[in-house]
Amino acid sequence: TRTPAPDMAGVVAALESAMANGAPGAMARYSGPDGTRARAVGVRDRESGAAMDTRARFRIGSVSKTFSSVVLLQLVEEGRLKLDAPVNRYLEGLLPDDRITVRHLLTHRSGLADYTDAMFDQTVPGFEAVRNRVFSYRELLDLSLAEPRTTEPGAAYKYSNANFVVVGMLIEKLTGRPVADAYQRRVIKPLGLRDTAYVHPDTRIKGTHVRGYLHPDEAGAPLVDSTEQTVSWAQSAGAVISNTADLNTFTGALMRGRLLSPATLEAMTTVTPTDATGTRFYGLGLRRYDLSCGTQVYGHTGTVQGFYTYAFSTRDGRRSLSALANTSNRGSANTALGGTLEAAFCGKKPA
Ligand SMILES: CC1(C)S[C@@H]2[C@H](NC(=O)CCCC[C@H](NC(=O)C[NH3+])C(=O)[O-])C(=O)N2[C@H]1C(=O)[O-]
Repeated sequence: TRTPAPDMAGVVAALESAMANGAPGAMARYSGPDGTRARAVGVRDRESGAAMDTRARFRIGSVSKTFSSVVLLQLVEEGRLKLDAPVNRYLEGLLPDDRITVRHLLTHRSGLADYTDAMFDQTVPGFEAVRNRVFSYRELLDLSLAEPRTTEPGAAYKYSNANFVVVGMLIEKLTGRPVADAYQRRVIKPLGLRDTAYVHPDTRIKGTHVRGYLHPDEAGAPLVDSTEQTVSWAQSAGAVISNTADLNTFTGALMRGRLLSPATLEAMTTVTPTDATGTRFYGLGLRRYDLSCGTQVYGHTGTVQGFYTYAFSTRDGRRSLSALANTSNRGSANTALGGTLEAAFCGKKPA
């Protein structure tokens, strides 16, 4: 079937809608068979007024989960662990239920509670309380285990950051090295992602970057500059920094089979529904969105204080889109930003 050209006017309209809904700025980059197109609106820094810059780095939040999933799946390929084995076989006595498997972590079906619900119940106070804190994986897992489990192992999809904290613990146990080394050696270096790094606990974003702005819960309250933080509350669940070009390289290379074997990639892209819409799915550390034109795109979304991200590619890896709005705690801006996917992958709507 003919590949529709991206509707870049539609992409810009989605970026402008994200601004109209509270983002100081937004940007998107489409990479396809006929080249790359990048667009930016608004500012990356409200203080200096510096314009949003399509080369600038930013926090990608849970798009980091796909990086972590790739590393763990490479370890599965190397025979270091089995997807359907209990986590406790590799991290003895860690979890209170031997039935929780490695696959349950990657598919958010473990039942481990998400400690960030309580941590960020009050958005700005919760953020200020942790923005300079450094947590151990163990401390984060204990926060999760202090709450009731949300489901019997494997029984239902229930998104939880705790799952990818345990994924980080597995990576460090099996490789004997910090997760940063695994991302560098297994993903960043092989793909030449020069603007991508796992940064923890340093709070700075090095080089030209986007500043992030958090909406407080109180209507009309001024934006909070949330750019500098340790992201220690997330780590292997959310502490990667990247830019739109590297994200498109990453999702495109992943779907082209440059990081995982065809069989493993098939397992990773085998999905189950995450809601009742019939258009949103989750595989192994990977989302699938089914767009209105029938195109299915694979990748992940990210929400970290001050940064909304989308990073998706077609299953053949030939077309990728990444998008960023430098705000958060404002669902309407996130939904607006998501409009870049339809515009980029489905092209101009028929008149
Ligand atoms: C499933 C999600 C949306 S949440 C999960 C992870 N981000 C977090 O867990 C942070 C949640 C608090 C963020 C904060 N919100 C509040 O504090 C609300 N009180 C804000 O908007 O900045 C990520 O990233 N994932 C997104 C994903 O996977 O798309």
